[in-house]
Amino acid sequence: MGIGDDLMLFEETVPERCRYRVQVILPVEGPYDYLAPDGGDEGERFLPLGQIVMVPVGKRILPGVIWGGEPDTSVPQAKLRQIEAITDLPPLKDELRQFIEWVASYTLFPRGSVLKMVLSAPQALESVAGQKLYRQGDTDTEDTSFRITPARQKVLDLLAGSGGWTAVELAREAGVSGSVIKGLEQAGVVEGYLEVPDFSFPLPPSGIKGPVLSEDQRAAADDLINKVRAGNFAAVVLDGVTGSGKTEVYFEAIEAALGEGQQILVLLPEIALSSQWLDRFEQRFGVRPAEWHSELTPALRRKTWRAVSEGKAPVVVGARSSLFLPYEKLGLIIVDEEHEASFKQEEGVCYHARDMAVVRARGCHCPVVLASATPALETMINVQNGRYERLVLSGRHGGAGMPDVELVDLRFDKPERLDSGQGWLSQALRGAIRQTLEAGEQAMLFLNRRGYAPLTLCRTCGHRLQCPHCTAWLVEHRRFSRLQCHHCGYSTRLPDSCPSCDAEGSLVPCGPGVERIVEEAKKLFPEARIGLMASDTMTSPAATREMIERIEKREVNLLVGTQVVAKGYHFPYLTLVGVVDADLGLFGGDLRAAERTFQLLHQVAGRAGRAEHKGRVILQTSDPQHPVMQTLKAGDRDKFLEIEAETRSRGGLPPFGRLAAVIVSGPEEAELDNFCATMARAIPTIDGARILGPAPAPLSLLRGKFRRRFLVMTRRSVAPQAVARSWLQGLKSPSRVRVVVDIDPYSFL
Ligand SMILES: Nc1ncnc2c1ncn2[C@@H]1O[C@H](COP(=O)(O)OP(=O)(O)OP(=O)(O)O)[C@@H](O)[C@H]1O
Ligand SMILES: [Zn+2]
Repeated sequence: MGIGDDLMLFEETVPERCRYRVQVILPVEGPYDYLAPDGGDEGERFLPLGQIVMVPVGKRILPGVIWGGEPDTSVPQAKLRQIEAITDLPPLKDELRQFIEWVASYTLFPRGSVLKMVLSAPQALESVAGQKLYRQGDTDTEDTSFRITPARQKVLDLLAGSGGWTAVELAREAGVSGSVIKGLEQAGVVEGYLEVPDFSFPLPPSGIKGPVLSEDQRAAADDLINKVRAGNFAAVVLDGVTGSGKTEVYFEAIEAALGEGQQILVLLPEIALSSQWLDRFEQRFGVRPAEWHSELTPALRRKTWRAVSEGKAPVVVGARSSLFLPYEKLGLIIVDEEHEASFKQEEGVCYHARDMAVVRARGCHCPVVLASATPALETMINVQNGRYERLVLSGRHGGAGMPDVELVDLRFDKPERLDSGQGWLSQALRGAIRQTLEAGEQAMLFLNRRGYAPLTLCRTCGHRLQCPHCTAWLVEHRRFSRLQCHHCGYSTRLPDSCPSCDAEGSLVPCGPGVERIVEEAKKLFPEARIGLMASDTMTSPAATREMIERIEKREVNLLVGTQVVAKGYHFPYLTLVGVVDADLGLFGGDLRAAERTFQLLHQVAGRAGRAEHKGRVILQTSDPQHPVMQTLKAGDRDKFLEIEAETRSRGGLPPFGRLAAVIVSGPEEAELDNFCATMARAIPTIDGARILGPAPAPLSLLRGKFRRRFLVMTRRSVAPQAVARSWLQGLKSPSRVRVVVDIDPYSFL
């Protein structure tokens, strides 16, 4: 009997158990109070802040984290539930808990939802059971009845060769039953032991040298290395034209951080498409980094999460979600292509990974590098006002020049019709492709539209084929003979007759997608070796890798692609880039339409002439006077940024003012509009803020839900969070209506 039990006899009360505040991974603000777990014989165990535990919530057992704050002691102990289990993981660090709180209060999402992004590998939370393996034991057994049979001898022979077998493997290889192994173990001649799996990624060997850097590359690298060693927060924009060696420069910073024993996070847009980057990393550092993205197997997710939390994953390369991993000692964050819109998450918690990377770096007291050839206007304004530093790489490495950019005015150089259908390539572009192929070089045609045709309409009645669940045309994918909705994934066979007027054979495709450009190119250049790259043809990292290899080996000499080809690829023989429709991104109500078009086209253009051969870029446009086209032609990025800054500052748009989008959706249009009217009546008057709406969203029907939008616009000095909070706080939406706040929205659909 312990002392505690003695006391109980006298007092006849249950001793007061320790109480803990536990933040669970539900969409709640939390935390909730729980009692310390039953300690058994060992007594109660003290649980530190950040400890990951399992707790009962309703009928479920969910992961949670010991959070700060005082438990509510007025609640009687009998009413509280117990912590169910304690995981064997290291506690979440203060830095990460503060980051979670910061993100929650900035995005207005509940803390539990943000925590859920951190505990995103449920497998990793299970305790690690070792695996039982067998090796040779003591050959002098004390068991006198023990005899070596032929079956037993086979097992012993195998183990004499090497240990480390599982029972199943051993029995199979020796051709014996499991009881033979058990008998040997009982006699002690075979020894069983537990092996805990090794959750770690290799540390790059030190001393592998990168290329000799040019003068300005060296200066930039040294600056970053000093910052890494100093171990202070700094936000640095690494600004250099495509092919200037930004990657080589930040590799040097990674090497320095490794030398300091720190972990490094590299955020890449669309990680699954970055096989070339991973190969390059391996060439430079001798090992592969840990990857983090949605396509990892559960086993690899578990291994990676554990390794990161134990400091055994030196370099992590990932999509935006890797920002929420529990690093043990994060010493450097790189955000490559920092201007990319795909860093903005719009499902679940809405956050911008680039901006949150800066916040996380501040919490970790480490530098964050934002690399881009076309930094976002937001980023450049942060440089101007001194919040970010800027390092510049002025020219392409090895003296390769920037490509010449020519504009083709589609109103005058109209693409000719081919024998069997429309054409999309102008005479000028056709001529340039021919020349390039004849010179033994490679050409690329860029069109940011998947599929064959973006719209199918009936020649007889004008009916357009639309998605039944969304405000969107169905896109024809001829390779699969199907029509697809690019918003909800709805897919159907191409009908033989018009669903509206029944006319047979009257449906015609309108406009081009990449598949249609491939068709035209095949007719024009029958001898060309054409390759197609779009997100739906690159279905796996392996498929991407294979295509990249075919291009590198020049098995492909005419590449047709969507924006997936724009990303970071380096093809030395690619000298011509043709943009089929340069105006495509300029339409729609997106405040960043011009900026995005500029960035994308600049990036695509940057694929041309990266080695010794001069590059040439042809932009087909119907609006050659547009500032985007003019500044691209002049190669004057800063001029573009200047014009763009002026336009936005006049409209009070970001980064000169701030925005929050409020999207209200529901299955019933009348109920939705009713609630939107209630919301509109509740709009408060706040100095420096305006709330516009409700307006039907451009995608007013999405996945069967109706959608309306409000827009909160504030002066720079007013936080849209506070405005949205004070407006929405008292409003209770009907159960089927959802209200989502998107701070700093990037999509206006
Ligand atoms: N100092 C150097 N010595 C040798 N090769 C170099 C050097 N700097 C850059 N390179 C090579 O030049 C090419 C372009 O460099 P890198 O990819 O680092 O540029 P980048 O600025 O990151 O390009 P992008 O913006 O297009 O991704 C690469 O093949 C790289 O290996
Ligand atoms: Zn749809």
